[in-house]
Amino acid sequence: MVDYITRDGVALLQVNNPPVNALSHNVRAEIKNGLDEAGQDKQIKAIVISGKRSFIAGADITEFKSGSYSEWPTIIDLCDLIESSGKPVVAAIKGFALGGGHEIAISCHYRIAHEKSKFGFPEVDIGILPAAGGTQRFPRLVGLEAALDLIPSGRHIGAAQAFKLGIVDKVVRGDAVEEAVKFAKSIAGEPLVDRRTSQRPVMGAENAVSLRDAAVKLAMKKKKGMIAPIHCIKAVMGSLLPFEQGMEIEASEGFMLFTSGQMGALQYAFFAQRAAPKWSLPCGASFKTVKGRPIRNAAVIGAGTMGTGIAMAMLNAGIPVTLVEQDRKFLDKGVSLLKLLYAGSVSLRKITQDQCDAILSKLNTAVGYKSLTNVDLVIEAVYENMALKKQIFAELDRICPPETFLWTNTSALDIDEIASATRRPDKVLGTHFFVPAYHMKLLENVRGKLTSAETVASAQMFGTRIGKIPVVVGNCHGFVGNRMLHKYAHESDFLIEEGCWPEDVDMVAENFGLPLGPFKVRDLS
Ligand SMILES: C/C=C(\C)C(=O)SCCNC(=O)CCNC(=O)[C@H](O)C(C)(C)COP(=O)(O)OP(=O)(O)OC[C@H]1O[C@@H](n2cnc3c(N)ncnc32)[C@H](O)[C@@H]1OP(=O)(O)O
Repeated sequence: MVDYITRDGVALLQVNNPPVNALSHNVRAEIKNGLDEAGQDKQIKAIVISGKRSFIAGADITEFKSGSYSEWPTIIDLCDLIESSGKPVVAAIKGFALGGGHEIAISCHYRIAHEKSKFGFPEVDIGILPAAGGTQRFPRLVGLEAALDLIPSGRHIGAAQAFKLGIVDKVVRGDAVEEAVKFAKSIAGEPLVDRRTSQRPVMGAENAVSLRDAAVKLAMKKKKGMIAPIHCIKAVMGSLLPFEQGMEIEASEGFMLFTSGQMGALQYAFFAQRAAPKWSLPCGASFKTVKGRPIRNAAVIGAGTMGTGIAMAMLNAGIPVTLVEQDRKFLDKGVSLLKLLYAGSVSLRKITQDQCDAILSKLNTAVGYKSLTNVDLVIEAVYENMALKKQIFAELDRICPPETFLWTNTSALDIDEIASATRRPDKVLGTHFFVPAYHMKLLENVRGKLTSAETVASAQMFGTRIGKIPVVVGNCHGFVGNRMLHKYAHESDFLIEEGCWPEDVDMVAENFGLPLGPFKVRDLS
């Protein structure tokens, strides 16, 4: 789990715990053993900590439930051991240094990072805080303002920004481990006193109150309904006290989160999101046995809200799309909407004008279906009318090559009945996107009675490629998402009957953490 390699007076501790080098109990124990061995060996003058493929993605999240997260040596113990080492410890970072991995890195005396490496404290998104001294060491390294930005937001940053903020000492293009070993040799024997992060003062302390108030305001806007960001901010503010007292504040703020229902729910969601794309069918086929066909180009039928949203999701992933309508007027309206949305992204600086132009160069338009003779996939996204959908599918079946997938965006209609209008029911599947389709992560891939495993595999692969969390569901009225939403919508309607205003209901739902209240969602549909 941790390889111990010696190189010309340098001990290299290389973490090898796939898939992400999480700091499971065994890994922590072996890092500690390595540090002890290197400390005792008179030949060793410096230590490098690295990861085999990537650095370290943090604590092993499964251990929060099992309890072994707090077994000795904890990540706190390791950070203290590293920082207090009499021999210099250098972190060689490639890939991810996240959460506890980031905390280990900032406890080292020096950090050498590959230019593509990523840094962050994603704990907030799993309902906790960087509880291994991260809320205390990080502000001492980068200042209060940057710590109050990065810890409550959970945002990842790249190596260039990490260098600017003072997180890393050197960014390299080549092998970060080789560079770190070379560097470690060069600084062996130098004094370490100003390299111990916990001993530094916090920059920006004079503006503490205004920085804290701004951070709280931003967290309440960006992470509505979440309790962790506020506890993160309180813990970071504790860094203005002496280190040991700050650590106590971190522990007490952390305790409230570690015992909260939100932590359990967010960590459940973390693993559920990763489990969802892994499908299996009653016949035994699964993501392990059946490969999907990649989608090289696609067409979307219908240029309304759903059709344009789906087209955008594909264009954003670099898939060339033909947007199809029966009437030039509707097509032009859809294209204008799409261009307006991209112009909005440019003005919000989410993409550059050049990126916008490159994306839009992959958009084609057509009136009628005649040109669809060379597409891998058609997604029909007209309004919910069975007769119309069947008519469209019969026509597509005549025009498109036999291997073209024909998928329907529907929130409730019977996939088998739609498939019956074609001679290729094995290639028909329901894709239930949620509004706005270019943004919402969930994609229900609805399997009909005759949908083939290859079609399911392709739809799941396609969903992941366009940045969705694809879930295979069965063909029944409302599938899974709308069955749940149905109850929620009913309760919202009852509240209106009882005298509440729609905006009040929306406000309560949004304060709870939903991005949009139920009535705003309906306004969009
Ligand atoms: C106190 C708290 C402290 C000190 C902490 O450190 S809390 C943990 C902080 N770190 C994180 O929250 C990182 C979580 N992981 C990720 O963000 C991503 O996995 C990644 C960016 C590191 C890599 O992304 P990607 O390549 O897309 O891979 P997956 O997300 O699909 O993950 C692959 C499998 O690894 C499992 N995983 C990931 N991180 C952890 C973890 N920290 N602990 C345990 N397991 C982890 C993930 O569930 C996937 O498992 P499978 O689905 O393949 O079984």
